[in-house]
Amino acid sequence: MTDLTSFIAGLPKAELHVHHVGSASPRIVAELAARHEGSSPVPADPELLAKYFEFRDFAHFIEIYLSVVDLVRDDEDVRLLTYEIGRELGRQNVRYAELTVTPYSSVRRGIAATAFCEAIEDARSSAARDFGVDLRWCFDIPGEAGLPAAEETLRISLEERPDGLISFGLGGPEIGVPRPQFKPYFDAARAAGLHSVPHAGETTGPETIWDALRDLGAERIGHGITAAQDERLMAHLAEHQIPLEVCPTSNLRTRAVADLDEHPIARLIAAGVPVSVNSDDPPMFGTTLEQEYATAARLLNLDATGVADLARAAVRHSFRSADGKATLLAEIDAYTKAQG
Ligand SMILES: O=c1[nH]cnc2c1ncn2[C@@H]1O[C@H](CO)[C@@H](O)[C@H]1O
Repeated sequence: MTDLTSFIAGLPKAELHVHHVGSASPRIVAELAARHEGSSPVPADPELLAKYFEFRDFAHFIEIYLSVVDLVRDDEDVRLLTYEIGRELGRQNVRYAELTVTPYSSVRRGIAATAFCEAIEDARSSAARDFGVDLRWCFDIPGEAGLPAAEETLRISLEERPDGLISFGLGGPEIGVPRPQFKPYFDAARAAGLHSVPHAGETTGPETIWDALRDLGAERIGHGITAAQDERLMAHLAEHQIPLEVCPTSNLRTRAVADLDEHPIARLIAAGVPVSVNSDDPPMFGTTLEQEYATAARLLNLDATGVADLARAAVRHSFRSADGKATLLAEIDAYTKAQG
């Protein structure tokens, strides 16, 4: 391993943009596929699965993503998936993660909302105990399912209100899914004390980010990389310190950017836009959070000090308590000091 690679591996980290089903490792996908033998197009073989996770475009990615969602059939599957995500995050020295979970997609497939929330909460307690990972939830609306999904996601958020729930989001395709229609649901979620973190500016232009800010009260933006096309928007994000959750390899693999060397992350940071680095759907994109840090280091020409600052930024942009942030920032300081 290179020095920087081993530095990144040991660095205490926080992850703010990583999806629940999108984090199902090939081993977990194989286990879920085996549980529901023969009734899914998702291959159990790791090599076939790697091929299956090659996407023609974003719409194709969503289609494949939903075929993996179909493998999560009961609360035992939910518990297994969530606990194993905790194991993988712990392996990478992720101490805190805000996991984007889409209860609507599982409830629609027959898992009762209460059982779903009990399963993720069980896994959250076990992951904290066994792996030292503090998991929190963002419940997101799968945008392609429209207002019925918004209604149900808000209902589950407010009525079930699992202890780990801290934010409310909007995922899925942006094309054909205008943000303003979801304003009433974000208003209600924010009024109930949930943070607003919709996706925007991943596969559509800066206007979607403006909509998310104006209509959804976005406190952070999922992806938001097309802000780089709008100087006024970048100045606004910088002035109001509204962070973008950037996921470089995701953007490459869903064809949101043609080439990593054209990724706008450097332009965004140069304009003063707060940025955290995240993995989004790591096994689907053949990456890990550690690899995303290494990619960001290459694109931003960072040394270990710069990489540690990426981790500090993620902690600062998180919705963790002030004490929780201070603890993790102190851990990062102690680690970087010990590395010399
Ligand atoms: O990069 C992404 N952009 C948008 N949605 C995503 C992404 N990764 C995973 N999802 C998930 O895709 C589902 C669509 O129904 C949603 O659950 C959303 O969370």
